[in-house]
Amino acid sequence: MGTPVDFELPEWFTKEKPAPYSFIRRNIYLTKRMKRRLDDDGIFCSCSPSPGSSVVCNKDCHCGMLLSSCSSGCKCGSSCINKPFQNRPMKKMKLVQTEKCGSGIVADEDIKQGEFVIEYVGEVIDDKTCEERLWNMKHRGETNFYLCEINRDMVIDATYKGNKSRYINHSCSPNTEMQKWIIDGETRIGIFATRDIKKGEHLTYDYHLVQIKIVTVVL
Ligand SMILES: C[S@@+](CC[C@H](N)C(=O)[O-])C[C@H]1O[C@@H](n2cnc3c(N)ncnc32)[C@H](O)[C@@H]1O
Repeated sequence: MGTPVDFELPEWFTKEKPAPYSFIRRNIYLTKRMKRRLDDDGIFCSCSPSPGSSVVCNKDCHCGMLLSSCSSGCKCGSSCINKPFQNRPMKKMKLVQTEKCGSGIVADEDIKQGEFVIEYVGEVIDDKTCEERLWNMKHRGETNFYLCEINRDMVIDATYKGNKSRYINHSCSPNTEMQKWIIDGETRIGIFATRDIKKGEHLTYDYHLVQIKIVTVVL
């Protein structure tokens, strides 16, 4: 045995500060990217600019109804508003410490029902990697999980890389929801407001908890 050495745990560990992660704007694929060809989906709208209206592809756009972003195969042109991930900026939001759920997110501006709030981004991993990561996290005694399933073999993991969406907590009466959108053949997850949200309100969505056993606090 050598001489004992003094060491200090990093501040984020001792002071319940959020664990470090790298900020990313778009998903990073650690698994094979499943991109469908535009022709395969066959989701195109027949919207076209109408005189007197500055926007195209409002509520009756077929692509929007099918949670598919308009693509180059549509004829709607540059004033199309059915491109939530590409054209609409994410909402202003702030990271805060909550009393019982660790970190959380509050809106830093008013948000209207139906508006795009933020994209859930992270590393896209397959089921096997997800299982390995979960196993390691369990061994490290971690309690915060940042996983979101895209399909049976694809999970977005925002543990090490992500954006502020990773801090949005669970609630059974949430004010946002996750929606799976097809953007140019790629499945991406957006968080949208399910009601009007006032500046300062906590943002939450329903995790639909099935397998991950966590003690949830009623928000
Ligand atoms: C996506 S993270 C949300 C951010 C997290 N609170 C943090 O401090 O980084 C999900 C984790 O937050 C915690 N969490 C989220 N909502 C919760 C709730 N309603 N009650 C208790 N814990 C919650 C759980 O530990 C969960 O695994």
